[in-house]
Amino acid sequence: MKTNARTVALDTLMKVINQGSYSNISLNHALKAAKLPGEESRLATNLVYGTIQYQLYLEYQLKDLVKARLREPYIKPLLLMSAYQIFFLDKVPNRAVLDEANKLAKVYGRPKSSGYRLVNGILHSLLRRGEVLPEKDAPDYLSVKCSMPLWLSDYFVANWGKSRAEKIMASFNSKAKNEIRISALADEKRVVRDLDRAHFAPQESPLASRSYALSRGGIVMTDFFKDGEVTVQDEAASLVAEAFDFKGNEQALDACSAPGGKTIQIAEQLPDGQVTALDIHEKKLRLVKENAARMRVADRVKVKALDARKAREYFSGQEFDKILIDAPCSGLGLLRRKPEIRYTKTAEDISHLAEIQLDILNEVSGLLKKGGELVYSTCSISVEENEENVRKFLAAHPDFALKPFETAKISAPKGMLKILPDSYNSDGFFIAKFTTRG
Ligand SMILES: C[S@@+](CC[C@H](N)C(=O)[O-])C[C@H]1O[C@@H](n2cnc3c(N)ncnc32)[C@H](O)[C@@H]1O
Repeated sequence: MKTNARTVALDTLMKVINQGSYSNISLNHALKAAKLPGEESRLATNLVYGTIQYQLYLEYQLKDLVKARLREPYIKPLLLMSAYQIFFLDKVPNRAVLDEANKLAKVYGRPKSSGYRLVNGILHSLLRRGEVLPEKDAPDYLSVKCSMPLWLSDYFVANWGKSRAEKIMASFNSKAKNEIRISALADEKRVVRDLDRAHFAPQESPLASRSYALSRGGIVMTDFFKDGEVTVQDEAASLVAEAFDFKGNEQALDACSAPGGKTIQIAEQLPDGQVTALDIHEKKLRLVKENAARMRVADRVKVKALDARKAREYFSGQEFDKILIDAPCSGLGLLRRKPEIRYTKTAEDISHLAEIQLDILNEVSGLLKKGGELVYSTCSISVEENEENVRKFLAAHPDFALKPFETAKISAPKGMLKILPDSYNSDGFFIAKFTTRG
């Protein structure tokens, strides 16, 4: 069988579902090796992300129909991928889903295996029976409908009420935008015009400056990206650096910097300053350097491998005018781009990460000059990692206060901003800005 969208998707899903590999890394490897044409590559991506996003829902659809143990490793991923197409891909006729599943089962099955009959039988039964859901008032109704583990759907409901929680979860199940940011060193109007000519149809972000949604992927293969005119960054992530008021000559610290998206953005604002980029993982700093070089700001970026919780052992005192702590977090705002997070993260992970974040905040804040600006951000929408940490930090540091901020398109009059994914169809993000009192 020739390599195609479905073989690439099935290979990737087998790795993610059976071996716990990361979907984005496995899919990128498989797509690179397969060199599929654009449409096939988009279908493979849709099959992988859609199947993982809806895995819990799809397992619920299949559970009463799977009577035997699924011994061969391809069967479960193939059933899920086929069920995803049946329920969510209107453009693929059910007949084609069955035919393709049959072909794949014959290729991926062991010699003389009758697995393809099992797959065929289950998918026929699924088509006959259709969708099943728990009763509307059952505790797991939203969990199954939105394909979120019960603890997580309960968490969203507890924080935002049933109706908003359902919107948030639906938004996490929608397709992520192809979002880019145009470098502050490039001529925005000219780049937008050229992107348009190259059929990327850029749509301006309602949230962040110089951010645009493109109508198709593939920007990283172009000269726009290679020459550092654009970088790939979600609009909510782009907003973080906009919370600072830069003069251009400051010393900045990016305490958790890799792979460097926000380091670069800060460096773009500092023609006469410098940004020191820390990360606990020395290896990841290579990415910061590469990205800084590609985006033409290498001379404004200095990297240092360091655990930010020990920052004061390395730096002598209040050295920095601007500090960013884009903390390691649960990634609860990124469920759209990293769909498997919902099944792997736990409530305990959130509490544990919140403690690390607070330790970093407590330590690194000691490096801020009087009157300087400290921005704390996470790509999580949990309360513990965000508002709760802000409250604990302020209680322990009466010399700090939240500082209202205004970006080109958004204002945060109380100094805190939480972007929920359904508001702008972006990633979920939290931003808090502090300064010292007096
Ligand atoms: C959310 S990511 C940062 C993303 C980055 N700011 C960007 O915009 O590209 C968090 C980073 O913090 C790093 N990290 C985790 N624990 C750390 C610690 N104790 N000190 C410094 N960096 C840490 C991780 O390795 C990871 O690269």
